[in-house]
Amino acid sequence: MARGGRGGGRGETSRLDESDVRVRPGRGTRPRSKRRPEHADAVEAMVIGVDRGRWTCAPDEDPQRRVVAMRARELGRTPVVVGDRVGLVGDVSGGEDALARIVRVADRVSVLRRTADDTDPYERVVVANASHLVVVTSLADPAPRTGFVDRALVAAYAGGLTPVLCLTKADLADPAPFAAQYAELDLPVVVTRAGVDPTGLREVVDGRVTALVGHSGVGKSTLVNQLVPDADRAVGEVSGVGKGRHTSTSAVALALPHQRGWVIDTPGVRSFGLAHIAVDDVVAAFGDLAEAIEECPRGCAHLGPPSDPECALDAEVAAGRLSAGRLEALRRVLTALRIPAWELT
Ligand SMILES: Nc1nc2c(ncn2[C@@H]2O[C@H](COP(=O)(O)OP(=O)(O)OP(=O)(O)O)[C@@H](O)[C@H]2O)c(=O)[nH]1
Ligand SMILES: [Zn+2]
Repeated sequence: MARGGRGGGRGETSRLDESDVRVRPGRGTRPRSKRRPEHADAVEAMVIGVDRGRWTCAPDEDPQRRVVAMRARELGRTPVVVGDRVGLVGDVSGGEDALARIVRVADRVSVLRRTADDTDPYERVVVANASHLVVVTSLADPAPRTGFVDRALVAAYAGGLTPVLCLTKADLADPAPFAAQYAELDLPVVVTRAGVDPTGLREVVDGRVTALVGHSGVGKSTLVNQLVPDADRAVGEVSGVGKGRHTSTSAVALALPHQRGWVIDTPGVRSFGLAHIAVDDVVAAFGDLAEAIEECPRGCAHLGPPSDPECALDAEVAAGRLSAGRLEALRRVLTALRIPAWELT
């Protein structure tokens, strides 16, 4: 089945989101409210945790405060996920039994989707509005997997997030060979090792909303604990809304010290929904190549010969405008769109 291609058009991105919240990948514009502000007095807030019909929100004017909310009927079926910018009315005091109502959700500037699982046939947006996606991979124990990284990169590029590769456990193996595979993609790479402060990662997350993904055992929790003092307590507060249950499968936003942004941990995200991603949306994330593929034949998957013999990206290499190594790296990532998730995860 042809995925993406020109017929699959970039304009479909918004329709493919399961909500009617419009998505404009890659644009850094301020989220605009989708609905006319009937509730002019609504408190602006960010969703930081979701648990069984209750959304924990951090109001902009006091991000330390926690307001638990339910969704207002008028929202219809609009999904509300961690990172969403919302308007709250009702009891926004944040008191023990206080319950506010979410009356609007702003347009999203980015979306991270996860793949459907056995109990849930739909792809879901798990994180909204993160500017960066840190893909955490250990260099050893467990061994790094290009398949996982490539799929995460595709999900980031298509969803409007800037990917960053974080290679952990550099005390166990040399990061250079694995990092070399991604060098041509201009992908920022940070390396961490046991017993050393993750300075590079601190710089990445500073002042931003950053999502972290990674397989079990790669050291993601170790990093989250270094970035967010008291992370365990914060996770418990946010994900155990009302009943004190610790939910280990949903995303939670954790405040960085001194109001220097948020990291969103995604314990349940092990694979990414790529099924509906248009290949051109991924290529478009590489600014220098978006124009070149205008010359490709309709339906070109940009993989080159033999499947796409007329791909214009080969002409770019021939003309000296694109390095062969960069094209090869891009094509390896694009190939992730053709491999089903279950073969990799
Ligand atoms: N050698 C070495 N071990 C590390 C490093 N970072 C984490 N570990 C160890 O790797 C194991 C897994 O680390 P976690 O931080 O729990 O990994 P995780 O990715 O959060 O895994 P889950 O909690 O299963 O999702 C633990 O035993 C850590 O002590 C590192 O830089 N070097
Ligand atoms: Zn092409």
